[in-house]
Amino acid sequence: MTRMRVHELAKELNMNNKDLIDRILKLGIQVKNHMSTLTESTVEKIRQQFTEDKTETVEEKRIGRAVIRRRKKTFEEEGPAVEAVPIEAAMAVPSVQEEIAPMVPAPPEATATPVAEVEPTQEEPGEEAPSPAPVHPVETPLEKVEKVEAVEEPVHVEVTPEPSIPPEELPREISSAPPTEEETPSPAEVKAISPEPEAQVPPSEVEEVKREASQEPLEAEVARKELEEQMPQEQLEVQAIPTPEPGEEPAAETVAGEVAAEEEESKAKKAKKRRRKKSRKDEPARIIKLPDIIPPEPEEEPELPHLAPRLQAKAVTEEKEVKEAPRKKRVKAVDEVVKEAPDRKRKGGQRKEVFVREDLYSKKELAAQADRGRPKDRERPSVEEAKAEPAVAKIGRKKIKIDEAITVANLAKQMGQKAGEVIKKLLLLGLPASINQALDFDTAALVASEFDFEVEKVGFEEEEVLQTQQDREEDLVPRPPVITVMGHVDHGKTSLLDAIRKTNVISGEAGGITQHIGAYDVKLENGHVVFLDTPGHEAFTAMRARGAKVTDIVILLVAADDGVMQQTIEAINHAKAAEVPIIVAINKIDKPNANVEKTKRQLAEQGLIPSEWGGDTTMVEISAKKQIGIDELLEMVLLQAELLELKANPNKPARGRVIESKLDKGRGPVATILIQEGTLKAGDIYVCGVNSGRVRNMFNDRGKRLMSAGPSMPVEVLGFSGVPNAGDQFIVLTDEKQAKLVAEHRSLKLREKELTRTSKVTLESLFDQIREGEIKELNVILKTDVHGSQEAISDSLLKLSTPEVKVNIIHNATGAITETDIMLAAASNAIVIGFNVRGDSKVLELAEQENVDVRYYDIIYQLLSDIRDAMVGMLEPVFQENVLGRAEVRQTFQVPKIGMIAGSYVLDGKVERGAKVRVLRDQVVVYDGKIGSLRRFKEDAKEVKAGFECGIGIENFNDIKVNDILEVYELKEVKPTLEGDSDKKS
Ligand SMILES: Nc1nc2c(ncn2[C@@H]2O[C@H](COP(=O)(O)OP(=O)(O)OP(=O)(O)O)[C@@H](O)[C@H]2O)c(=O)[nH]1
Repeated sequence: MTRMRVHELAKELNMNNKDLIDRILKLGIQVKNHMSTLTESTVEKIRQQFTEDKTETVEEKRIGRAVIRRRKKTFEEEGPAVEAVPIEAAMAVPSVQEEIAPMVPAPPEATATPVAEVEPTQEEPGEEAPSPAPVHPVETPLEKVEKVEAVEEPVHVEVTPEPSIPPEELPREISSAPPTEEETPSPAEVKAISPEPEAQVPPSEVEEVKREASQEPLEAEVARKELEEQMPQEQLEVQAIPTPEPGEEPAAETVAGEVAAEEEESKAKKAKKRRRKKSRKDEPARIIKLPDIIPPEPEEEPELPHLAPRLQAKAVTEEKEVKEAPRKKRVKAVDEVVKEAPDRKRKGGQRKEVFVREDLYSKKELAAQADRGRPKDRERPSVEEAKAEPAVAKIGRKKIKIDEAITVANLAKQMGQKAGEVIKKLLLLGLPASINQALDFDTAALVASEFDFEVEKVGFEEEEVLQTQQDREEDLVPRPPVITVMGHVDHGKTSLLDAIRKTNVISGEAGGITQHIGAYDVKLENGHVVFLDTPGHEAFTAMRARGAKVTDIVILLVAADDGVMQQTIEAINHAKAAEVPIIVAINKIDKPNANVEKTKRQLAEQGLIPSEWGGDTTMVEISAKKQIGIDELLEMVLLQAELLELKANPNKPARGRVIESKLDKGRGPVATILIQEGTLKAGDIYVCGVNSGRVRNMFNDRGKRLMSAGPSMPVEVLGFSGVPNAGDQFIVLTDEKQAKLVAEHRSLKLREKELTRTSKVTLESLFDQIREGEIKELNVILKTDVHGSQEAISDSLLKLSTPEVKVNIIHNATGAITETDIMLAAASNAIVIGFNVRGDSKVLELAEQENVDVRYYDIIYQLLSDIRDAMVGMLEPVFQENVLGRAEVRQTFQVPKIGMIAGSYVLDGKVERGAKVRVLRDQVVVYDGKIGSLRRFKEDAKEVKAGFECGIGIENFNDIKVNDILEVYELKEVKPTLEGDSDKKS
């Protein structure tokens, strides 16, 4: 066995002594200096080690500005002889060198003495050096260190950038990719940070590696950011190279290729994880639609504080309806709601009004709703069943107050319904009605119940308020007779009244008669006589038509020179119809051509037989002009009054009738009242027609202010709320409120009545109503641009009024035509006149809908002309009779199944089949009808002219007798004209 010294081996290995000594020491072989001897085995070991080390290539790669990574070292030359290593040292610090030491042949000669001291224990010359330590096949302590470091650098791993391009393409400086096979840190490299600083890696290198470890993330971060800026995210992610994940065991001991492959694989997996994580992190947050969260049903209904109770109720109900599907039991929903409500109340502890559907909908609507969800074959609940349903609180159920009558429009308004709905309900009830038609209480109640309204009758019995006690006989005292003078025109009515006033006014009365109030109180020696200065029998009848029977005695004035005339006869008939006694005054007896006897005969022909002729009619011959017979006439009047026993009770509140009325510019509404019973006092409260008031002032016919007035006294009364109508009853009441109530009640009734009358008609049908004899009125709503034209047009329109047609301006204002105007016109059957004003499209639409005639004008003349024409259209058509001919009945024939046929001879004119015929028997019309058949020689003829014989059959008349005259005539309609036309023309 050859021994070698250290310097010899150094020389052999081409190293300096110091380096060799260091390496030998690293191999665990103790040498002291270059002179130490090495045994042959030690030398061999060192040589082998150095040979292996020669093959390692130390690669330094700069992977950062301050980071250098060394990968492998390769010893090119043979290492120096390995010194003997003490066993203890070898055992204590196992190393790679130690592991491979057994394989290193011992140097031929061991030199170092101290080593020699050790050597005998370690190896014997000629013997193979024993393996100092068992070689761990998988893991070495150094590997453990590396693993620990890897674990302890999670940040490094975590932040390792994932370049989207292959690392080899990246600049080295920014490549943070895990090292390739060559770059993969070897255990030796990791050793640099091992806990043994005395190892081969100097402290400076260790620091460098540490810096590398700490700086790499920064570098990687920079690189990552640069790459992200350069490349799309997807590409970045796809090309990302996996980096090792902490906790995973790197296969360091395996063959480099396998290790690298495994590392690649594991890194790929880890990168994939990170990619997922990163992609989650970098991706914009996606909006994920979560499943609908059904909130738990609240224990109580939410409050709806801002809703009106009705709406709130509806909302609650509707919500409930939604919850209560299916709707098979919809009808029961009402009850369910009601039943559940108390529970909820308890839960919430809150008070709440619960409106059920029944409160909000009509029964029919509820039923209709119920039907929708009910099978058709299922029978509806009967009325009894419906009634049997548990009663629910009718909260909010409204009451409407109805008088004796109410119009459809008013009813709808009170119920908050559309008029059309009410009309529809009426139709369903079989009661067709228009919007302005008045309904009686029962009908109104029926319809209102359809809308779930209760109806209350608020109308009071007027009679109860106005009732008066029957007068006792002892309370009655004689009262003056009330006289009406009638007669033909110009027969002397005015003259007679003047004569009576002049001759019978108690002399000395100041002023005499200064004021014409339509009635005269004439004081006679034997009493009073009241004369009514009425325009004629028309006014008399009109008064009577209003129920005003005020006249006790009629003085029929007949001019002796003129005799009985047409109006005389009419007056007689009117007086007879009124059952008023007549005193005849034959006037103008002073005239030379006066023929009293003839006049009496004519009167007798009219049924007024003079008393001197045995009749019961008092006839007085007078001359109003000459004041002849006036006293006698008045005496006869008083005598007649006595016979009539005219009495009244003066000791009670007054009652009377309006004789005439007017609106005085200075004094307001003024009326002449004829007191019929009781005594009227100043300050009395009264109701008169639709007006009420208090007697502010009272005057007699001479203009004298009165404090009281008894029965039959005509007085002029001031203090009316409005102008009353002639014939209105005047009733004094003790309570002003009652007076007003009665007036309002009457006003309402009058309005309803008028609306009822006019509601059925359009402008066309209005004419038919006029023909039926109703009062003719043309209601006008006048809208003008300025007040001046309003007055002018209004006055002109009123002047168009005639006895036939009265113009009634129901509304008169300035400004545009509004929808309200249209509705008023629709309710009152009025036409709307716009003078220089218009209505907008809505107004016109409504007018068309309501069939209201709206007329626009800008010339007053044109306006008046049109209205005049409209009024003419409203006049009754005048039919002029045109006699076609006359035939005399010469023979009669009874024809079976046809009736009596008159064999006639046409005297004059012609007889036409189908024409009107009047049967005259002794100049008396016995029948008025129509010719049903006309034959000549057994053949039907259309007409037969004078001089020919023919057979005439009269429809529905068989009582034809020989010598009857058949007057054949026709009626031709003449265009109506207004009364004033003829006067103006003449
Ligand atoms: N000779 C004479 N003339 C009389 C007499 N009474 C009236 N007249 C005249 O008859 C005319 C008509 O008399 P009125 O008193 O106006 O007759 P009236 O009925 O009031 O006439 P109307 O108001 O038009 O209805 C007048 O010219 C009177 O002068 C009379 O007794 N003798």
